[in-house]
Amino acid sequence: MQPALRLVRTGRDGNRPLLPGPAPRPAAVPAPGGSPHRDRAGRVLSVEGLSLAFGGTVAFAEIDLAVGAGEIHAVIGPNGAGKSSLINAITGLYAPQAGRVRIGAESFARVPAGRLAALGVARTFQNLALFTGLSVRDNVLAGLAAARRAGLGAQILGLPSARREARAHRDAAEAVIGRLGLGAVADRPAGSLPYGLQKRVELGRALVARPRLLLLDEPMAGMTATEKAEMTGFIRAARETSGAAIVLIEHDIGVVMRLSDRVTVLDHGRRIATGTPAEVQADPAVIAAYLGLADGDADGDAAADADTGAAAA
Ligand SMILES: Nc1ncnc2c1ncn2[C@@H]1O[C@H](COP(=O)(O)OP(=O)(O)OP(=O)(O)O)[C@@H](O)[C@H]1O
Repeated sequence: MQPALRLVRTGRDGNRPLLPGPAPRPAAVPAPGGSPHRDRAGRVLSVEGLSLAFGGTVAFAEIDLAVGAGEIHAVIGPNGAGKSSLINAITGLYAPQAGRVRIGAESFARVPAGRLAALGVARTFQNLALFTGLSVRDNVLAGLAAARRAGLGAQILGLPSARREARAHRDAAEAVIGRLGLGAVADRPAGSLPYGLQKRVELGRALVARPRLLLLDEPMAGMTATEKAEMTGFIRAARETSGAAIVLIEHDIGVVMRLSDRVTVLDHGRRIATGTPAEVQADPAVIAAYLGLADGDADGDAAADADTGAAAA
């Protein structure tokens, strides 16, 4: 007899229903043409056949992923599925053994981490990676360090070009600080802020360079429901104002379903589904992965439960 299917648990966030009903989402911002940050098909990011193993441990294998300008694309999957490793490979921290990563018009076997800013890529990390002793403002400004053109000599001498650049960077940082509602804490050390605000500062540091591709590794981990709702709004606003392509790793499936245009699901390092949130939540392989069943065990009952969004406790 088939076990009763219970669509609960999404990972480390506890007994949250896996498949909440779909919520209306704003349409993706259409891709303007002619930018060197997109390929001819309008994709900002293409991952083709990417594989990575650590010794005998497969982090992920033969992953394909394409993300267009203005698209929010969630990558989900149970713990250890390979999500963070994939982002780390896309940003050049890890060297994949096979496959290619195409960012805009350029294709790489290993993405040059030192060129990320020039490629229009910014990211946040699963664990906070702020300069805790520096102010919020200086942390956000740090997101522009790679964009600095004026040499050290020009900065020390206070040449006009260096002063102009410093002013432009300060203005950009202030604008982001304002948009993220961080004005009241801009002079405070980042490490003194509550966790949810620190995650917001990290988003600000990534946004200030106006990336074409933004990779967010669990931006809402450890947040309260209110903080998650605020962060959801900030991510959506970032997409709408910048048209950036956003790759989002998130364990809260409710957030994923509300925020994403498309979803890719990994399980044990393999891509088992890609589609709209509605398509993915009805996919028997996805349901089976979250239930810990083998693919072959997923039957019509699972699909039927997914269709109705049933979440039997
Ligand atoms: N630096 C590393 N050295 C060795 N193994 C690693 C390393 N990074 C990841 N792995 C392994 O690769 C696999 C995928 O891990 P990864 O952290 O990418 O999964 P994840 O889906 O992001 O998990 P989580 O949701 O728990 O963050 C796991 O088996 C993990 O132990």
